[in-house]
Amino acid sequence: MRFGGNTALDEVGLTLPRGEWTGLIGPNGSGKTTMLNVLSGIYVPQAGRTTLDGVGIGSLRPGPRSRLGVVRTFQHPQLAESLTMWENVLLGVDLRRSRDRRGRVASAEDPVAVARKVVDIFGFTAYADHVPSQAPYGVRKIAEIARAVVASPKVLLLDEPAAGLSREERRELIAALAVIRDARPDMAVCLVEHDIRLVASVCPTIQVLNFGKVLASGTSSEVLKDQSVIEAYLGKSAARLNEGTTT
Ligand SMILES: Nc1ncnc2c1ncn2[C@@H]1O[C@H](COP(=O)(O)OP(=O)(O)OP(=O)(O)O)[C@@H](O)[C@H]1O
Repeated sequence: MRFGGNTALDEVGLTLPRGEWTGLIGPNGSGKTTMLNVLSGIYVPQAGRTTLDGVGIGSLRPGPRSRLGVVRTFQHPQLAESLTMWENVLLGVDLRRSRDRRGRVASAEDPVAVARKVVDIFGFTAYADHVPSQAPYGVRKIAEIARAVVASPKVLLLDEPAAGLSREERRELIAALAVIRDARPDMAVCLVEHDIRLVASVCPTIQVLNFGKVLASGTSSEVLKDQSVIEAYLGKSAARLNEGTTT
């Protein structure tokens, strides 16, 4: 993926296996958001292939991709400002229903009931009837993640979900993501995040980008101890981090 003379992604391969949570980390400007934009169809790369279940989806725009099950969140939450938080979450239900209709499958579970549960898991029931502008930033971010989850994606792309969250909100986010991970064993997730503790706690595998290239990939414990990753990105926080890494 090039922008003029700047190659933002250079021969980067990323596989997101069904049921696996993959952390995508790296310094500012290393190409993480660009990768999510390519996967979700916002950017069209000059070369390369994007496939879902082995079928090329590179020519599809973001809308059709989301209806196939590739759903994302943004660094800054993109909610419909005139709808309440609950109505925003229901947009995820609509997306799920349109997928169920395309696949001609009858959902075993009522998607609205699932949405209620997800709102409860993410803990913003108190703001459900508020419009986004009446809710704290952290709640808006979490509501966007909830909306994506209730769409029941095959592939969920999360762009810096913890950025702008308080320490307490981060703790709640990690707990909610762990619940979702157990409840959706088939979902592939790509988590872009600078909070490495969060990444290590929910992602068994990590890929590291640096200057638009893959610097390292493997299990979280391998990658977080990798000397090139420590030098390029983790720095002094690596020692503290590795003390707490169990994966
Ligand atoms: N629309 C764009 N036009 C021009 N250059 C862009 C565009 N989007 C990204 N880039 C460039 O691509 C490179 C990668 O940017 P990207 O936002 O993907 O990095 P990142 O790893 O997500 O960084 P951060 O951690 O700060 O969010 C940077 O050099 C950036 O300036």
